Amino acid sequence: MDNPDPTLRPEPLPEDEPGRALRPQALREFVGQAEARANLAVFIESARRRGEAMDHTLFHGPPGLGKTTLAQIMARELGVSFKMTSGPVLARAGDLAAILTNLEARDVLFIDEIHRMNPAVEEVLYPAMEDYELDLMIGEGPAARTVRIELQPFTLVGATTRLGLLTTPLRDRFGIPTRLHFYTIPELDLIVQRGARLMGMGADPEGTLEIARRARGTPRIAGRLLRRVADFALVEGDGRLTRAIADSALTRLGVDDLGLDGADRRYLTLIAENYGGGPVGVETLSAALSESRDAIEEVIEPYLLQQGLIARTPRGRMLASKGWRHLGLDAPAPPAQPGLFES
Ligand SMILES: Nc1ncnc2c1ncn2[C@@H]1O[C@H](COP(=O)(O)OP(=O)(O)OP(=O)(O)O)[C@@H](O)[C@H]1O
Ligand SMILES: [Mg+2]
Repeated sequence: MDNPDPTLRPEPLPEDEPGRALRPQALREFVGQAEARANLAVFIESARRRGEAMDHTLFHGPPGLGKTTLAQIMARELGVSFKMTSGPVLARAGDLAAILTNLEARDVLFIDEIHRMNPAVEEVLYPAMEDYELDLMIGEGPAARTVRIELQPFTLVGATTRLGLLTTPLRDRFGIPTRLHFYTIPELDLIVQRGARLMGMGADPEGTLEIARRARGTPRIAGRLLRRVADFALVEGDGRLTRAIADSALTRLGVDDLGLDGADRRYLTLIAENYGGGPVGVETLSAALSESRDAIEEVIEPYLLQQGLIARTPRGRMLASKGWRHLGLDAPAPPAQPGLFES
């Protein structure tokens, strides 16, 4: 099985760090997600005027759409400190208790991958979120007792790629649930233009548009493709981002006209060629592609669904007619249904 180029996947890579300068620092620099942005602006301003901690906020949506970025912006605009951890890192209740007791009034605590928190840790979070209180067990056996500790009022910001995996009690404790959507091409174009400007690179409008069109609706991918195209522009062109350079670089990187990469195309081809277009279960696809079920559901499928290339049915995944067309194949004729129109 060929190894997909990690550049093209929406998950974070170490090399994204140099691109940190590209991360928007303020709400007004943040392009796209207009609805979420407008609401957050109101909630931030209101919390500032009241001098209170902002309500707990949950960001959910596919990787690379700006969940972490928005959490950092919230802290900055609220004028408070930003503390960051993640679900899998918090192994024991004590780990979370230590973080919570160190928060100052109105701080933002960001928990990434909050759906992967251990249930014992999650229990600690409930009273902390609701009443800013911590119930700690001291000692063991008959001598064990609970001590209640008052916490400073704080804002929990959770991020998850899998809303469905959050327990209901946890989900219900977020006053501001916010869903992030894939970006439109004009929004991604603005993000690429801004990136090129920050990199000091001259760019034709057709050049930035070409990257935007093929960025899979995802700013993280747009940023990465821009850096790769910049490499080609420098070495094989005159350093300027033109449509021709963008097109040839992206094609060489295996990014097709719709922005799909090798992993996306293998997924579509498998359903078409081995399962006659489906329906086929996700476990079967996972085994055949040697991809984890999580990667398929969190990373590959959301964009293919949004583009209308596949459909999810109760019996499994099916290739939609746009999916067949994209592969350059004919959809099989629908099975004849005798008797359907007889009276
Ligand atoms: N609206 C935006 N404008 C410009 N750049 C953006 C925007 N949103 C995200 N980015 C850039 O995309 C990259 C990914 O954003 P971020 O890390 O916030 O995504 P995420 O949703 O937290 O992803 P994950 O689910 O993998 O944690 C960052 O480098 C950030 O600078
Ligand atoms: Mg993140």
